[in-house]
Amino acid sequence: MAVNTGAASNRGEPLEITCRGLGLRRGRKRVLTEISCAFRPRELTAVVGPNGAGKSSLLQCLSGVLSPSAGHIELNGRSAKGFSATERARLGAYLPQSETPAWSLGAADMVALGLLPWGRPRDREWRVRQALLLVDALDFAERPVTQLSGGELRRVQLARLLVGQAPLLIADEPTTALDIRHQLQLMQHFRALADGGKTLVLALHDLSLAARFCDRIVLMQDGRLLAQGAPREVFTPAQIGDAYGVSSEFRWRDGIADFVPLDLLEK
Ligand SMILES: Nc1ncnc2c1ncn2[C@@H]1O[C@H](COP(=O)(O)OP(=O)(O)OP(=O)(O)O)[C@@H](O)[C@H]1O
Repeated sequence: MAVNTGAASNRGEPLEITCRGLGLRRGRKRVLTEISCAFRPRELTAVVGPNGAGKSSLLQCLSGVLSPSAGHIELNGRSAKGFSATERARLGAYLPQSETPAWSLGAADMVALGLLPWGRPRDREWRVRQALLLVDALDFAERPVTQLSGGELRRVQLARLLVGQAPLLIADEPTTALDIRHQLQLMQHFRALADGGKTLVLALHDLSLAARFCDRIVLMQDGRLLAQGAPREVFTPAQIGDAYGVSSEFRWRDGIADFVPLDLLEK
């Protein structure tokens, strides 16, 4: 499938992103080893695993923030190296795990930064407003981001992720800092975006949310893929035990998953 990188024409065009034998070194440490997996249109994938497993590093490679030291990434079958930074930004939007605002930008202006890869669209104000509405942040649209609570700031950053037209959305711990209502609202919106044809990759620590909303789980440990597949295939007590060192149970009720960590396992 050809990738069309024209600003208007990539609106809604499906995007598959594939990692082949990906490796990454950071300083002296090898943080990703032999990662091979694909993230497809209409799929909501959760990348999960313990602290330091390499989730953020993988997402940074997918978004183009970091260049892998081994293997390669393809966008609809074409090497990611062949795309300019602007082309990649139009194809994939990325929300980092955390960022502290360096200056007191207004919330709406921060959201508008998500439209920069498309220049200055005529409907910019309407788009920014819609994105703020999606995350319940219209009330503080004009406030400086330095004066928002942690969860309010996160919602503004999420609006910046959602405001553009990229077919691929990559979000690192998007639900962290959100209250339960806004977590649910956001995950429902991500689900709807995937159902509408987008490709979504989320790093998540909440395994109940991951199991309930995501089609696919990528379970990482020590920079490697421990398992990938549907939630019920990946979230077995044995695999959770191997990855996290805890015994656990998943309770499913009407499609809603409830993950219960039970006890620490001997390492
Ligand atoms: N800038 C860096 N320089 C060197 N090593 C790094 C750097 N950033 C991360 N690492 C190391 O890379 C490994 C993977 O880190 P990464 O942030 O990808 O993990 P993670 O799975 O996202 O963890 P968490 O759940 O804690 O956010 C860790 O061992 C970490 O110490």
